[in-house]
Amino acid sequence: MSTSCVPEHSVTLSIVEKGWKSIELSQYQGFWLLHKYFPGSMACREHFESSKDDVMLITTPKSGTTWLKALTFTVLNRTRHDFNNHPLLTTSPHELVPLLDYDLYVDGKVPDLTNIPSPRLFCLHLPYELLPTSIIESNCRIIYLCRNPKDTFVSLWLFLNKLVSEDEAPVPVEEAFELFHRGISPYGPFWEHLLGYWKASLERPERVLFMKYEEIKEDPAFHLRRLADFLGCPFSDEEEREELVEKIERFCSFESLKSLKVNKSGTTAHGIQNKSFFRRGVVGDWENHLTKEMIEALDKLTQQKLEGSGLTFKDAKK
Ligand SMILES: Nc1ncnc2c1ncn2[C@@H]1O[C@H](COP(=O)(O)OS(=O)(=O)O)[C@@H](OP(=O)(O)O)[C@H]1O
Repeated sequence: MSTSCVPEHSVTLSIVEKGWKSIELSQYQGFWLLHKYFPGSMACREHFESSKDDVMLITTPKSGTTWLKALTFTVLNRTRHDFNNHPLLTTSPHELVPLLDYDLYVDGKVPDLTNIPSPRLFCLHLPYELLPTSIIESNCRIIYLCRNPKDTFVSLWLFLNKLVSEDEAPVPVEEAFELFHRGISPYGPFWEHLLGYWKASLERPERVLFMKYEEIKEDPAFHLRRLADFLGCPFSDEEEREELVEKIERFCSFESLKSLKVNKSGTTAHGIQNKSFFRRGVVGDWENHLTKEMIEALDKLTQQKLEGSGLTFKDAKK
């Protein structure tokens, strides 16, 4: 590994002495990467050969990755699979759309990805600045999904607490919040992650689609059509007559995916319970978890960070 690939330093995201199952993060070029998957992230950066037809789903963790995987897989493969015999009925979205660095470049080993039929569908959490250069050079499609910072934080905090074993105390919200606010979160700083893709989407809108969880929630059918158009496979008049868009919306809804046996049981290749990817799936749950001070601090920071960018969030419950 060249010296430029050595993480600057690492912290343990969590308060180990209080029993939080530790999530080690390494700071690399200003971003906090998961230490455990750092070799995979670096190998992927160095060796991944992107093709123009690739579709990369990129998200900040806990912004709806599971949902985006299900929606995009279903849209892209809609002529191949009907709803009675669909891979999502028996396979987790995380298995269907692998994370390039976690799942494929495991421990830094370089996999052979040349036999995967085109368009290849992969997922990543890496910030734009740390993408493999071949992803930029190939000009492949990037679909970026983010979520308002307050719900993202709450979802992340509760998810990481779930990884704590029964006899360990969960990390208090104040302690996790302080780290998130300082930018120390998986693939954070959160705001810089957003801005990298936001700018890319403004510069290359035909190749970088920027989506927000809240907006998909508000009008899933509109965003499914937007997704299909972006992917170069718009819904035909016949598909519209058959109400395929609404069928995909229902098929990939939170309630529908959560109720499937595969998502109620079993674990990912990394030992994470499939059910932990389905908690509440709503906008505005932050109201139930954050104090007034936290809300004010996060809103203020978000305003400062995103000022002048044109990027905003509708983050309250209707
Ligand atoms: N189908 C569907 N529709 C709407 N919302 C959904 C769906 N599937 C998962 N979720 C909610 O997304 C949150 C998990 O985020 P991610 O999937 O990005 O997690 S991960 O980064 O892959 O670990 C998590 O949000 P919270 O409920 O707020 O914690 C999930 O409940």
